[in-house]
Amino acid sequence: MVVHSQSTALDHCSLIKTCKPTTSVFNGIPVVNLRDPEAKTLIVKACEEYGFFKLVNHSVPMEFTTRLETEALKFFNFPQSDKDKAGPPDPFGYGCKMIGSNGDMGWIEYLLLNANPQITSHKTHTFFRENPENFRSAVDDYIQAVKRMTFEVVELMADGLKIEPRDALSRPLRDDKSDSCFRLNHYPPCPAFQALSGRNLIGFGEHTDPQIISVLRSNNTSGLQICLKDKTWVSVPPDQTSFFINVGDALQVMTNGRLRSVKHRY
Ligand SMILES: C=C1C[C@]23C[C@@]1(O)CC[C@H]2[C@@]12CC[C@H](O)[C@@](C)(C(=O)O1)[C@H]2[C@@H]3C(=O)O
Ligand SMILES: O=C(O)CCC(=O)C(=O)O
Ligand SMILES: [Fe+2]
Repeated sequence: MVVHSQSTALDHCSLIKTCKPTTSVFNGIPVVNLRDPEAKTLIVKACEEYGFFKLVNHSVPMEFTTRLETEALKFFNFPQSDKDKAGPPDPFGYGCKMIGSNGDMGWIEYLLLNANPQITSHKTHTFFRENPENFRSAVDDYIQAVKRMTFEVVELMADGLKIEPRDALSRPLRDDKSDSCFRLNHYPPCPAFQALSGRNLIGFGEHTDPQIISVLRSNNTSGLQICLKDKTWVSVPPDQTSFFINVGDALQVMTNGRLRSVKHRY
């Protein structure tokens, strides 16, 4: 009986990819202090080599991040039928296991929303109408603070690359019509699978982000992996007080390939 119930759980995720739990922890992720006078040079160096770096001493109050995490967990703890009311994703809204429109599957549930109040999809609008006001204010405060920090990072990049004017790269982000988005990812634990197979489930399969830049923040759980230039996958040590910045495809193109859009997965 016990074996039967476990194998049913495995059948359920037969289309979800797995990986060996042997990826090595990488301690060489560049760390940039946003207040360091050398920040612009260090950011460019990190983005050329890895397309990825950890940002410390940033301006986003921890209180915003904690409040957002609390509200997000409340949402993900709702009964499935309630969460499904915010789906299926179009691409905005609540999604579970199916990621994007090309059939990718992962051990994940997520909420994708517009980050720009001027460009709000029907799904984002409905979501906020039907969910507690606390959630909306936590999301708004967080987005506002992270955007401000991101503009600064991208302008430092332009300085470091000697691109003029210094808002040449950040202008599309600052634009009132910017289509920037905000994503909450939740990776539910699945210890039974791990115990039975000896493998790790892939939450969000390997991809590059199509945007200019992505700002990641996670709790103290490891899982994020990046692909180095030599094609090896390494695990990023978590740090819940910092942000991880990754270069997206658009920024790689805007810099003629000088900055590297990093392949990553979770
Ligand atoms: C599997 C996928 C989901 C995604 C499109 C993609 O094919 C690869 C990139 C994914 C991503 C990551 C950043 C954003 O959250 C997103 C909306 C985007 O533009 O690219 C998602 C896409 C998605 O969830 O639809
Ligand atoms: O959840 C993460 O840390 C990574 C997710 C990711 O790559 C994405 O949302 O594009
Ligand atoms: Fe990504």
